[in-house]
Amino acid sequence: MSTNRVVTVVQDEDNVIAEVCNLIQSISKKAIERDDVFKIGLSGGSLTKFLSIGLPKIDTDWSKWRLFFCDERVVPLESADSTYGIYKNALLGVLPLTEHQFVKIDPHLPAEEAAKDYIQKMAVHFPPDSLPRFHLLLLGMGPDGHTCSLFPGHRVCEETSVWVAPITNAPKPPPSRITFTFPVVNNAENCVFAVTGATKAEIVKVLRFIQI
Ligand SMILES: O=C1O[C@H](COP(=O)(O)O)[C@@H](O)[C@H](O)[C@H]1O
Repeated sequence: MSTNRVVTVVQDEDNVIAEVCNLIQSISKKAIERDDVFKIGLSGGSLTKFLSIGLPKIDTDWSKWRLFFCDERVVPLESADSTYGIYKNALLGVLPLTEHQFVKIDPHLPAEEAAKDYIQKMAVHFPPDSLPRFHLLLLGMGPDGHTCSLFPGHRVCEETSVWVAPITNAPKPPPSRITFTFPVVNNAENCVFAVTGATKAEIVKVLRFIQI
């Protein structure tokens, strides 16, 4: 598999949103032409704001979208920490998407059960006996370098036997989460990281020059 890393640096958040949404538009178009479906993994944090602003401006066949969560906080949907809750409030009713197009966690289950349940929900959308291959994962990054809920130094980063892992002691609140594991992230056709703000400048400098 070839790896092509492109880093785009822009002036401000508006331009980050525009760049990310251009990529989403072109990747979704190609996926729909080839596969008649677009499978995208969403992240939480600042991406919820970027996508709430940017997605309504893109041209795509929304009926072909299936939206998953690269990580999710195990909290009630009404909580301000629920990533699905944020997208639901921001996008449903604004875009022609339905609730059924989102593959969501069951927030009533403890993290371990919620992770197993999420794997089963994902399995419906991917061929059996191989790693899921998303058309696109939209990823954020914390100042500590975490993406999804894969926190550097945490043993969840070593998990390779399952698609989705629970974490109950995340160093960033809320502590209870589920997350895609590295094998799933690394198997995606496209990963787009949207990273902004001075607190992340150091980690971005480090990661830009890592050889892959
Ligand atoms: O906790 C999380 O953090 C990361 C990064 O968030 P950001 O606000 O610094 O962009 C996010 O990508 C992840 O989905 C979220 O659960």
